[in-house]
Amino acid sequence: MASKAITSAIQEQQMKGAIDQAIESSHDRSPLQIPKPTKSEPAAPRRFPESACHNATKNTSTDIAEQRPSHHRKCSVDSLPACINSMSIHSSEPNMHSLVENLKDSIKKVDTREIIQLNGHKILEGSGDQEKKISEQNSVKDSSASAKMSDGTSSLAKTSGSAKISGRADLFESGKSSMCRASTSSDISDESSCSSFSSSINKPHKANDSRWEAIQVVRARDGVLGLSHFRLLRKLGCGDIGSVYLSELSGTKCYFAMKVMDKGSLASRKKLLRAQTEREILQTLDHPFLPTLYTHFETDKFSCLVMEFCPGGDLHTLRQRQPAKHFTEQAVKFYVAEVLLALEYLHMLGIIYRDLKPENVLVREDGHIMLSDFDLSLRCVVNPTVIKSCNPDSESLKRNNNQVYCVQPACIEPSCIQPSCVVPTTCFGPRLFSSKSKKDRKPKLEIGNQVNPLPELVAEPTDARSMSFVGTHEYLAPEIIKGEGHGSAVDWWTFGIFLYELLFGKTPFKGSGNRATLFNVVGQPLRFPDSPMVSFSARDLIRGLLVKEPQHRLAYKRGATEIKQHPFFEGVNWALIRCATPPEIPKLAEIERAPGLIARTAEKVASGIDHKGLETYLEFDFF
Ligand SMILES: Nc1ncnc2c1ncn2[C@@H]1O[C@H](COP(=O)(O)OP(=O)(O)OP(=O)(O)O)[C@@H](O)[C@H]1O
Repeated sequence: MASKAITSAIQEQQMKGAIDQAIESSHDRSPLQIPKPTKSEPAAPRRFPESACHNATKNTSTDIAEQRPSHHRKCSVDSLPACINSMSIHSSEPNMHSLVENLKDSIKKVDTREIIQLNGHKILEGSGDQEKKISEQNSVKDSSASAKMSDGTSSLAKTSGSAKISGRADLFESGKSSMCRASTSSDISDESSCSSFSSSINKPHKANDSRWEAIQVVRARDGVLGLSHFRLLRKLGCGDIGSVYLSELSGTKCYFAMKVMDKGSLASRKKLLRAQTEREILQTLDHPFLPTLYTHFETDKFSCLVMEFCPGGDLHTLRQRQPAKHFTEQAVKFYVAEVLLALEYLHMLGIIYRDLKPENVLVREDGHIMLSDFDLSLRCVVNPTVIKSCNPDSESLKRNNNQVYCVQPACIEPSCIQPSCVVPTTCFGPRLFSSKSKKDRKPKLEIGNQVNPLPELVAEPTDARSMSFVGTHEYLAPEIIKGEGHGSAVDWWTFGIFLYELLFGKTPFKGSGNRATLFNVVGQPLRFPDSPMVSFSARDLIRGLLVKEPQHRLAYKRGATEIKQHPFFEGVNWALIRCATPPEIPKLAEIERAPGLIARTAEKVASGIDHKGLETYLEFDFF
């Protein structure tokens, strides 16, 4: 008891400096914004200015059962990042070689202009007063491999000055042009002119996508896509850096979610880099549970991202509609399994998501999920490594266990996905959750992957380190709050909170205010409510994930693979989960709902292809 009290007193003391100045946001789910540390104050608790959190516009979506405006507030601070991965291919399997190469290609597309290396230091140059030179002594000591990363919150670097650009960064010069950034004089910078983004060839999940084809038809006809090609039907919501509209590619009945960001507003609020980070990450993604960015273009005033529209709303809203405001365990299993695959893929690309919460998990037309919102993500470069681990006891796995993570590329390999295009989801429904009785089940090692044992891939940014104070209070990992530096394990902590919230209808450490919440996250033990009744395996998984010390947390060593093998997911067919029957499929009426004022306004403007008029409308809409 005494030692517990002492520990708690020490903890409290350590936290005081940090939390005393943490933002007491008026909204409980507000992401935080804390100044990044300077070189002279590397990992000490930081001082958090009260004014640091930006009040963003509230969601205007009409179908939100219980408004949580806080999730539309996004605050973040630049970080101290470092990412080291010493990876190589251990497998002789040609398929896996090419998979790894594909992944590496994808990784290259993450623009690393921002990454400058200088004698073991990485310099992330942000905008204005946020420029920092950051030491990464702690993280480089274990590895000789070069690794480059950027924090989503301070991603743009200058390529001049005294710093050297790493050799690898040269590779990104081509990527730079492939980003196809709008010239300031041009009105529109459609991706159609970008080789890396001009077809679905690099994005196999876009094959057979009618929206993609519709866009290509317009491109072939008009050259480039712009605002005038779209009818804005209604506002779906508002984030910190822009508003999202349901829009139709005129005359095609193809619907998209268009995120419109006011460039002037982004610049004045120093959010240009966040917007750029989000766009660059979106351009890189090609995964069934992550957004497809169909195109982006710019006008004088606006930067527009055209993404897949999710008519099912977000999981927070959907949870509010459930009896007792929580999902059934079966439904939770489905949603968190899909989120897990999305996180696994992101980690393979060297992207630490950092903002998992139900509000950011959208429900697509087919009831499957789509993880959205990447402007707080942290990017680094990883080199995925196949370790050929059909046999989990393999020597190579043992050898690499301490340095790398293993992930199964279940949803990455296109061949794993293809059947869904031709087979109705219900055909695979029963295979998602095994119906076998306990005694029929095979021993654990054999059911780890029921389809065929898949080779395991090493691709976890284990050594990435950031000092950013980003996230949402209730979802913040203890190491973020304590300012100890954090890596990919924060995504596994938030995964635990997410699982808890979906099951119990609330988060585990929520206090009376944000300050209390932060103290609880760091100092309070995990407790489960008496009701609803939740299985032992679910609680066990949560316990494993919500371990305060990241190095003892489940998935710290081997990433998503560790979580997939937990009994909670027993029977989940990871390779075919995309073909499973979702708990709920959104009604089509969502799309066809009376469009309202925006539709009329936009139609009036768009009917004359009055591009300037549409801009005027958006301008009016913004302020
Ligand atoms: N693809 C989409 N389909 C349907 N609705 C979407 C889509 N993307 C965003 N939305 C809606 O628009 C809202 C605003 O999204 P947006 O990503 O701009 O803000 P956010 O999630 O609050 O994050 P941020 O503040 O970082 O911008 C979301 O809360 C969601 O309701």
